[in-house]
Amino acid sequence: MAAEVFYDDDADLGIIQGKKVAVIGYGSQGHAHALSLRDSGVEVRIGLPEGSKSRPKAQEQGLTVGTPAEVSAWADVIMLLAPDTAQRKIYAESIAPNLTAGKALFFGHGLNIRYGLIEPPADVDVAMVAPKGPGHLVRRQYVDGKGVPCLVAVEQDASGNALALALSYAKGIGGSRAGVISTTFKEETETDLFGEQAVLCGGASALVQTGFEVLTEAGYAPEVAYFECLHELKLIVDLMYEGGIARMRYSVSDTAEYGDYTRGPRVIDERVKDEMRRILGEIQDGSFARELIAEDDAGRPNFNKYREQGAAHPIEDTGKKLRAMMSWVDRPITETA
Ligand SMILES: NC(=O)C1=CN([C@@H]2O[C@H](COP(=O)(O)OP(=O)(O)OC[C@H]3O[C@@H](n4cnc5c(N)ncnc54)[C@H](OP(=O)(O)O)[C@@H]3O)[C@@H](O)[C@H]2O)C=CC1
Ligand SMILES: CC[C@](O)(C(C)=O)C(=O)O
Ligand SMILES: [Mg+2]
Ligand SMILES: [Mg+2]
Repeated sequence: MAAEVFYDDDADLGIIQGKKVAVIGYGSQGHAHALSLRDSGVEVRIGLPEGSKSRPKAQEQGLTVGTPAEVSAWADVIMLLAPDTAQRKIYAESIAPNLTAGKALFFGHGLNIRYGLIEPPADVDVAMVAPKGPGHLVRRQYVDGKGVPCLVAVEQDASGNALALALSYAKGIGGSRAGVISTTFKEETETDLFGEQAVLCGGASALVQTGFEVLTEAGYAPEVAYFECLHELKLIVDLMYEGGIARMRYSVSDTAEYGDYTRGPRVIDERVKDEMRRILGEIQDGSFARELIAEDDAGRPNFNKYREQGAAHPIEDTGKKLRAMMSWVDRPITETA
C-alpha cells in the first residue's frame, strides 16, 4: 500500500507555534530541531544535564537551557533527542514525573517505543518526527530554504490531534518542504536500523574501506585510491539522488555502465543478500536492540574499540591530507549549524 505524503499545505505551523517545546539533547538532531523551530516562531527550551558539554553551544545560540526535568515540567511537547541508549533513563528520571495528562512526547527515532524500553501513560500523545538525514543537514537545508524529508508516526493519540501536531512540528523544521511520509514506529525503527546497518553506514563504509584496501594492497597510490573509492562516491550518489540509478548510468561512460551490470552483482551477491536478511532478522526479533543496550550498559567496551579501529584506518589519514587542499569542503560538522 502506498504511503501518505504530506507537504507544507497539509500542515498548520500555528499549532506548534502555540505550544512550548522542550528539546532534550542538543546534538546532531537536537540542535537542528531547536534552532529551526525557534526560527519558525516556536518557543523552545533545551534540556541537558548540568555539566553537559552541549550546554555552552545551546546558550551561545541564544537558547534557554534547563535540566531535562525542568524543561519537561515547563513544556507542552517534549521531543527526546538524546542518544537512543540514554533515553530510557532520561525518561524514567526526568520526563515521566513531569509528563502530565494532555502533554505530548515526541521522538526522532522509534527504538525505545518499538522495543518497549519506554512505556508512556495512556493520557499523553506519543508521536515521531524522524528526519531521513543527518541532523546537520536538516539544519543546513532549513537555513537554505529547503528541507530533509521526514517520517511521521503516531503511537498514541490521546488528544485526537496528534497527527496534526506532528505535521506542524515537521513543518517547523522544514520537513514538509520536502515531504513528510506517514508510517508507524515499528516500520520506521526497523527500516531505519536496516538502512543504516546494511546500506547507508555499515554497507557503504565497508564497501569504501575494502575498495581502498584492495587498491593500496595491490600497490596503487593511496591518494588515487581515496579519490576513486571515497571522494567520487559522493559525485556518483549525487546523480542517483537527482535522478535515480538510471540517471547515474546515463551520465557515466558505457565502459563504467557495462562494468556496473557485470561486476556489481559479483560484489553484492546472494551471500551478501542472505547476510542482509539475517541483519533484518536481528532487528525484527529485537536481538540487535538488546545487544546495543547491553553494550551501552557495560560502558561501551566494544563500541569504543571499533571507533578507535575506524579512526586508525589508513583511508582517514590519506583523506585528511587531501581534504586540507580542497577549499570547497569548508563546512566541518563541529559546530551547531
Ligand atoms: N544523528 C542523526 O542525524 C539522526 C538521529 N536520529 C535520532 O535522534 C536522536 C538523537 O540522536 P543524535 O542527534 O545522533 O544524538 P547525538 O549523540 O548527536 O547528541 C546527543 C545529545 O544528547 C545529549 N545528552 C546525552 N546524555 C543526555 C542526558 N542524560 N540528558 C539529556 N541530554 C543528554 C548530549 O549532550 P553531551 O554533549 O553533554 O553529550 C547531546 O547534546 C536518536 O533517537 C537518534 O536515533 C534520527 C535521525 C537521524
Ligand atoms: C543513516 C543514519 C541515521 O539513521 C540517519 C542520519 O538517518 C542515524 O541514526 O543517524
Ligand atoms: Mg535514519
Ligand atoms: Mg538511525
